[in-house]
Amino acid sequence: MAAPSPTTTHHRLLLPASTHRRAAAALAPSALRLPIRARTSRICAAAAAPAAATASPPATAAVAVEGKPTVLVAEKLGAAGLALLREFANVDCSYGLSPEELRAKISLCDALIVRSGTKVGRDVFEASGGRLRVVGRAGVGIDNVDLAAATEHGCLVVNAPTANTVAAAEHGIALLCGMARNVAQADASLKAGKWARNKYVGVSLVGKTLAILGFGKVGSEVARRAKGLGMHVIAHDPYASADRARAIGVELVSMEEAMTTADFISLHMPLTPATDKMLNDEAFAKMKKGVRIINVARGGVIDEDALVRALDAGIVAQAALDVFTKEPPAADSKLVLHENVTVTPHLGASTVEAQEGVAIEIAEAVTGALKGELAASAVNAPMVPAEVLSELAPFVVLAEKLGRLAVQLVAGGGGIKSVKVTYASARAPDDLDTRLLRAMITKGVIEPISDAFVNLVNADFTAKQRGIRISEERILMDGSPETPLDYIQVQIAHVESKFPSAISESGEITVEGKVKDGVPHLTKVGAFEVDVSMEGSLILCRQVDQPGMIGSVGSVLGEENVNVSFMSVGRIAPRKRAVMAIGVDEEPSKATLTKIGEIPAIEEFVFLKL
Ligand SMILES: NC(=O)c1ccc[n+]([C@@H]2O[C@H](COP(=O)([O-])OP(=O)(O)OC[C@H]3O[C@@H](n4cnc5c(N)ncnc54)[C@H](O)[C@@H]3O)[C@@H](O)[C@H]2O)c1
Ligand SMILES: O=C(O)[C@H](O)COP(=O)(O)O
Repeated sequence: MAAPSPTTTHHRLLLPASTHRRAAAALAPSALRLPIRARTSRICAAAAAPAAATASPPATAAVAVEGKPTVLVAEKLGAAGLALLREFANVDCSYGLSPEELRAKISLCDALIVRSGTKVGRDVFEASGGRLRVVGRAGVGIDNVDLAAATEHGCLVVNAPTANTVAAAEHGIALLCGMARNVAQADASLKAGKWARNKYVGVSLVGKTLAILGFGKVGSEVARRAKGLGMHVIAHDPYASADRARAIGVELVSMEEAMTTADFISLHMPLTPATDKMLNDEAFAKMKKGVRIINVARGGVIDEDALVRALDAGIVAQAALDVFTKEPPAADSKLVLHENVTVTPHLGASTVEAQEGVAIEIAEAVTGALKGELAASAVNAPMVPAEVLSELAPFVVLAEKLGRLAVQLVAGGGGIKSVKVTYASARAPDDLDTRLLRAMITKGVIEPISDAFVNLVNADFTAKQRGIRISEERILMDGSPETPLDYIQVQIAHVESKFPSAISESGEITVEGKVKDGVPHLTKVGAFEVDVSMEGSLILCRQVDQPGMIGSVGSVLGEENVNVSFMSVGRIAPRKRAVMAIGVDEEPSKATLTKIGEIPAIEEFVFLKL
């Protein structure tokens, strides 16, 4: 084996293209499953009947089935999605809850499903008392969910990112065409008994420049359709791929160019701190006089007062808006009532097809997450494809056990500031996804010393909150890259150990492990090489290496009927110091442990729960 060459990698949370949920379910380590707690809520049996868009909670109620998770559906969801949810969970459809009613109910729910009409703020996560494990957003935009609060509470947020794309794009095109030809205004005028053919002369689309801001799923579908209408389409999106744009025949341009050259501007970016009021006085001032704006993204991306000013000044000739900063907008909203503005009440995703699709997409994501699968549409957790998960499963168990073991070796358990994890692997650094391993080591380190519940969602947050820095290092080994990892080492620096032999020459508590035949093994403690399967509990003894030690300890344990599963001795040199690792199936009594400590050659010992 060549000398290992250390490489350091920094890991960010990334979303993969896909994941096979069923395989993941079978393999997801139980420690990562989202726990389902005791349930006592009452559920609405009438939920099956798809009622009016926002109905009051159905009148009929049935007692929730014990042992099943409870899913609160707070906004109307398609029947196929509800049917899927009911196969697995108690479903409580309570539409139109006030914030107080939502807070009152949420502590009885394992999952909550909303559309854009329900604000899921920090207050909701706090009121859940830790029971809420999943928030499903039946749609794309997650600006109504406080992601930071969800993450802090270990609550997974999933959305339905694809099922309403076409509906939103079609609505954008409907608004574009309707606005250009004054369809809404002309319709209202004719119904009011007028025949105003001269008043509603429109503008043509062919040959005009359409700037798309936000060239994601909806933006690119709008682009395709606008190309079909003969428009010249440009797009601004700092994160979009030029190749994808080129494939659709769209030129990616700067924000400046989009602002100054467009005849029509269609908005398709999410509402984030960076896009908040992106179209403001300054932006309108740059636009071509007579520009027309379409917004099916979020109201907040436009400074609505600035838009009214731009309309009044004639900079913006017309606007067609599906979304508003406050929904519903005030009845006397100048913007909504403006004669050059066409409005719809957030209907972008509202087609029969899209709503059925979204309902199924979110029901699958929520039930998958409640089953412990790593949902493909998770918004606040790293996603690991099923094949990677399958490969890593035994290493994930090893990682948690090493973290749990290392922290129990710290004298007093507290004061941990930094944990260093080293992954030794023959794989290239970018061919090994360590996010799961890192989360599980964090879980192993934090849970024994606190009452925190740590999962994949909140591992990084919880570590940071406790001032624990988890750093990762890669050692590139020679050998076959078929096995993802050769060993994992966990080190805790700047602490004292209750088992001083666990401190390596460089001064850190050090434990190392490998997976052998699918079973995690402890292979090193401090400088001592051992080999003990990490099941049950473990006794570590440091002794003078001499004959009869295994027998002495074994017989003390035997007297109390404690079954020894594994024994391994690691020594520096014959007849010098040795560390004996003893795996036990049962927890020995204090008296038995005291007897072990009294064996003359034993200099240190510690009992550890794995
Ligand atoms: N009106 C509706 O009913 C309706 C329906 C669906 C989606 N939406 C809204 O549309 C948004 C887009 O949906 P999507 O499915 O296309 O999402 P998406 O994530 O596929 O696309 C969003 C795009 O915006 C880009 N973006 C981010 N910041 C930007 C910035 N500062 N400037 C320009 N582009 C930026 C991203 O890079 C991404 O490509 C959603 O977030 C949602 O708010 C509304
Ligand atoms: O972000 C979305 O998916 C759309 O805005 C749709 O929202 P809705 O689910 O409230 O219709």
